[in-house]
Amino acid sequence: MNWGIIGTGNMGTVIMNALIKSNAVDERNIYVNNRTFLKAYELKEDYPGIHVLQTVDAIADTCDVIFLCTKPKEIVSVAHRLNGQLNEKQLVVSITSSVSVDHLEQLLGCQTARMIPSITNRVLQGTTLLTFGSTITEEMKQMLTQTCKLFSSPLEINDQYVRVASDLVSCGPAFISYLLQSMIKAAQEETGIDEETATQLVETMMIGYGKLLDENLYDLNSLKEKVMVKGGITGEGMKALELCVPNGLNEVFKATHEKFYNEQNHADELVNQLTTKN
Ligand SMILES: NC(=O)C1=CN([C@@H]2O[C@H](COP(=O)(O)OP(=O)(O)OC[C@H]3O[C@@H](n4cnc5c(N)ncnc54)[C@H](O)[C@@H]3O)[C@@H](O)[C@H]2O)C=CC1
Ligand SMILES: O=C(O)[C@@H]1CCC=N1
Repeated sequence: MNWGIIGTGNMGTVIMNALIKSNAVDERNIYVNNRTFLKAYELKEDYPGIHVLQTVDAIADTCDVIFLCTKPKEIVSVAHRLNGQLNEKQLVVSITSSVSVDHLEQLLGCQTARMIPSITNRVLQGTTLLTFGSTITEEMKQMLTQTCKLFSSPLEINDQYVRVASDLVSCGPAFISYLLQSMIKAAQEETGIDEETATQLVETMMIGYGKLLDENLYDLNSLKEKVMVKGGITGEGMKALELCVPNGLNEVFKATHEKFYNEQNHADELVNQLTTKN
């Protein structure tokens, strides 16, 4: 089976790495294409077996499964470009929340899915969020799910919750980085500790934190309770934290959803334009 990746930016590269590193796919069965050819070609330094194709048409000719890993607007135009070149045995996968399987089905006569990845898939961890189109075969569904299982915990997600789930799974690492950087900055401001030391302390703490969860020693709540000795110092810090954090976080989800609805409307309009022209 041949696997195609159109767009070898951050996420295209993460997906390629995850497929190879997890032994889900042999690198000789991976075909990539990028608008800037050289950027895709550079990936051969690490993975000499992959094939770099000059056009998306060549990807359509060669691949059984094709991941569309460009920005949302370009996902729609690349899908439109592939129209007429794919058959019902092939699968095209959107990796972004705002381009749905319905959008792909309006543009393409092949099987469709959406698989929202996370940067955590790079280390064969984290979740992938799956949604399947109406014409996908049971066999293809199983194949994609089993493949995702090799580098993540796949979860089939209802459209209603796809954005909030992406916020947690895919935006999460960026949000957590920001929160930790804010913690480092506050520590510096309040005590004068140098940034390098504070950063090192936070990073090693996070690695250990992930391992505690990974080894199922604690869940979020029991971990918090375990550290917060009754009447102790953590509790005092926690009281201050409880005053400044909670409400602000609601705004995060309001903001991502507003942007999501805009992007989704934009994708609707673009798909309508492209399909009524034909
Ligand atoms: N960055 C992340 O953590 C996540 C990103 N996503 C989604 O992944 C998609 C890609 O995001 P990034 O990888 O961060 O963006 P990026 O900008 O790093 O990569 C996009 C790549 O697509 C290429 N490209 C653009 N138009 C093209 C075309 N017509 N043909 C071939 N290649 C083309 C660009 O040259 C670039 O290399 C977005 O839709 C984003 O919403 C989803 C989950 C997580
Ligand atoms: O839905 C999306 O496409 C964005 C990218 C990172 C998380 N969500």
